[in-house]
Amino acid sequence: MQEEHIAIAIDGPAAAGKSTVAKIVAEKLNYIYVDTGAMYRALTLKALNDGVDPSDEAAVINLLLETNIELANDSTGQRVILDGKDVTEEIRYQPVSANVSYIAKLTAVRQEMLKRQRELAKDRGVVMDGRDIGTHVLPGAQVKIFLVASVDERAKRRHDENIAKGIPSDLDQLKAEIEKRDEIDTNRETAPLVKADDAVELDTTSLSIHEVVHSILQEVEKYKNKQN
Ligand SMILES: Nc1ncnc2c1ncn2[C@@H]1O[C@H](COP(=O)(O)OP(=O)(O)OP(=O)(O)O)[C@@H](O)[C@H]1O
Ligand SMILES: Nc1ccn([C@@H]2O[C@H](COP(=O)(O)O)[C@@H](O)[C@H]2O)c(=O)n1
Repeated sequence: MQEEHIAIAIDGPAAAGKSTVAKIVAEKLNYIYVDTGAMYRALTLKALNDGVDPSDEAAVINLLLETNIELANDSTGQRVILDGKDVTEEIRYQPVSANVSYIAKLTAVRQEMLKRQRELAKDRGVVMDGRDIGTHVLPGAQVKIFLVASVDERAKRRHDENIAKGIPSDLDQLKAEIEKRDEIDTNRETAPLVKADDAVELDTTSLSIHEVVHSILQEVEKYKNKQN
């Protein structure tokens, strides 16, 4: 019998570890990995480069409709290609992080992103991470995880990551930026950051990456065993 390919939705606040574990889980299951935050970040980068006001919904949706965003998986992880140019590193820079949640709260933008994200997930095993995957993008996902960690731990992890990459980093500024993004993402009208009723919440504050991956794979096993 052919093995069932399922959808795994991983949501949660900024820097909770979603993309790190989503990538590993996808690799282990031989599924595709989709980082939906990267799509909002790519659009934000383009808006900033083109001088488009992130709160001008008509201008931003027009921009998105003429924008091609590709997520390409390779041995280094996921590359983000914006209109043919690799912007994987650039979309992580501070100005993008500081503006992305303003763009992501625009209803028209979310509707278009949802369409594109569902298309990416169609007919295949997928691990998708973001803020509204279990609630809106893939409400029928067979496994839903809501990852959380204390804001101090999340800021510290991101700070350590920056230092390791040689990126200048200020812990207090990072914490404030993470809190601000969480606040906008949680309080927006359209598809806010919230745990789906049927998601399993994992607090990773004192868990290792390996332990988080293990817990998610256990949820996948539980789902598969229920089917047999
Ligand atoms: N359980 C963990 N223990 C320790 N460090 C972790 C853990 N999970 C993730 N990290 C580290 O925390 C940092 C942030 O993780 P990651 O980028 O995966 O978060 P994210 O939720 O995808 O963030 P964002 O929402 O900003 O895209 C990375 O440096 C990652 O290696
Ligand atoms: N499904 C999603 C994913 C992301 N966002 C917005 O993008 C921002 C950046 O996402 P990261 O995962 O790279 O941190 C995030 O803060 C949200 O504003 C979203 O709205 N929905």
